[in-house]
Amino acid sequence: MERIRTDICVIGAGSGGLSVAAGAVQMGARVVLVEGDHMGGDCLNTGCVPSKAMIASAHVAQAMRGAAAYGMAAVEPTVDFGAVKDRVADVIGQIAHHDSAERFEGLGCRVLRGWARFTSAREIVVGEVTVQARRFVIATGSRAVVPDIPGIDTVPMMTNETLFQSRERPAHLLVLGGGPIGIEMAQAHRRLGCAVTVIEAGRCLGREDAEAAAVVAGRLRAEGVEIVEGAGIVRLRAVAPGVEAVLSDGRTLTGTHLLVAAGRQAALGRLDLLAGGVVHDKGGVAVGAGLRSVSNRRVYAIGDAAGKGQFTHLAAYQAGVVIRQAVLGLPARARGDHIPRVTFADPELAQVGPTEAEARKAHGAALTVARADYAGNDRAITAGQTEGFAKLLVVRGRVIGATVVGAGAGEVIAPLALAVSQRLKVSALAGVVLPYPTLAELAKRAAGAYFAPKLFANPLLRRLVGLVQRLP
Ligand SMILES: Cc1cc2nc3c(=O)[nH]c(=O)nc-3n(C[C@H](O)[C@H](O)[C@H](O)COP(=O)(O)OP(=O)(O)OC[C@H]3O[C@@H](n4cnc5c(N)ncnc54)[C@H](O)[C@@H]3O)c2cc1C
Ligand SMILES: NC(=O)c1ccc[n+]([C@@H]2O[C@H](COP(=O)([O-])OP(=O)(O)OC[C@H]3O[C@@H](n4cnc5c(N)ncnc54)[C@H](O)[C@@H]3O)[C@@H](O)[C@H]2O)c1
Repeated sequence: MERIRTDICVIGAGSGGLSVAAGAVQMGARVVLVEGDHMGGDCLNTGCVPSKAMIASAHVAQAMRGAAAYGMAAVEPTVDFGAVKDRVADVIGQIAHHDSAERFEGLGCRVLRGWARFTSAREIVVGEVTVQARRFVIATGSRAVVPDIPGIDTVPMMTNETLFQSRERPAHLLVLGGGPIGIEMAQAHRRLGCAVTVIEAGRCLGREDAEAAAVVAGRLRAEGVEIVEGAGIVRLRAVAPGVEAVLSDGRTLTGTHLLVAAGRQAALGRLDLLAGGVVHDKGGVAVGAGLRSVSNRRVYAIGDAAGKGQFTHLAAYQAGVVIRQAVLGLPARARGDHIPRVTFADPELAQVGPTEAEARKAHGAALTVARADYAGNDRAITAGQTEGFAKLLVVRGRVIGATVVGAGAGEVIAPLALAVSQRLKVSALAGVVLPYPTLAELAKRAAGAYFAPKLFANPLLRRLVGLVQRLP
């Protein structure tokens, strides 16, 4: 049995763990990085990267169908589903070196391949190696929740862990869950020639601004995705040609394949957290504001395992918070109010800070909503993408949140995320000079809309202007 003593031991080489390891080792700490499966974690192998690669293929297919609006003959694409999946694998391959064991060993980390488990509050075991560390960082990510529906183990079922490997085109995909995974994958499959039905117990994209979510759901429906809301699947049965789903409202649906996208749970099962004295619940490791375990001060948790949200950029942000404390010995607290998120459907839906409904609850009459529509943005008009809006949430002259739904919303949200994170005044956004014609001007236009009533219907200002104009 080999014994290693180190400064920082990072468990999980995904978005969060890799960020901690790279930062800590380059600042001079001794780092051990442990990974039981593929380097790169969910994001690279079974999450963000393959899903966005598939969405890119779906986008091309849809552009071909819509070509007539741009002066070309519309074409119904012949989709080679296997080739689409080959491209997905190729895209993963192009990024994989960045997350590879070789790269991290080159940076100076000791990389252990195997599953880590705690044997005491200060020690883990990985295969034949024992690691004692001054600090541990749990970055083990999450797994798809498979709901306990009678019959689910008898039907051909996929999760994000199997979806991207399958080269067979589902003739009719049933999608269980209308969250970001369900909606992104439903649209991509529809555009790539599958019949698709989404079954959502609540409302699609239920965490998002209702008006914005309705724009996305409307587009999916217009493209032929069937969306059933307010009804869950209560029973499943294997039938020819695949799956029969009985819904809570009594309806029966059939499809050839089932994708389960019903939420995720922290992947803590292999860690023996009891032995490590690390308290956790269903959401993840119980941590304080500094992401430190409430029960074992040697341990931090970040990313999906920490249960504060499930985004790659959140995991990377949290990595910085841990590095400050565990590597530099400085105090740090993780904020949660400035983390943006994007659902990469077409149109995209981007959010930072609270939604309008959440802000209204928290701030009541102090909240002002200013908006700008894509239909009034010259770049959107030239591109023929005029559906959507940007909504700015302002309290006492400062931007506290924003929603953007429309083409490129994930890019348009960038200056708004800066405004929220820096607690900028609306005037800073209204005053910035942006290149014309860009979609980003929507953010500035919404900020301008906040001032418009104050400037253009202001009797005092009109009197002042009148006086100035009488000056010689
Ligand atoms: C289909 C899909 C699409 C997504 N799209 C986006 C997106 O567009 N944008 C976005 O921001 N987020 C997206 N996400 C979410 C994003 O992938 C996760 O939030 C992110 O990967 C979390 O990073 P992490 O470091 O917490 O975990 P992961 O990246 O999952 O890494 C955890 C690693 O820990 C390893 N591990 C687990 N237990 C052990 C153990 N005991 N010992 C050793 N190793 C262990 C795992 O094998 C894994 O490699 C998507 C997720 C899915 C499923
Ligand atoms: N673009 C992105 O950033 C992106 C993309 C994909 C995933 N993610 C991350 O991964 C997380 C997980 O995504 P997700 O879509 O799996 O989960 P989710 O929790 O966001 O959505 C799951 C949906 O499934 C529904 N549901 C659950 N059980 C059901 C049942 N039995 N019948 C019908 N509906 C049911 C829920 O009501 C919910 O709306 C996201 O919340 C997000 O943080 C991010």
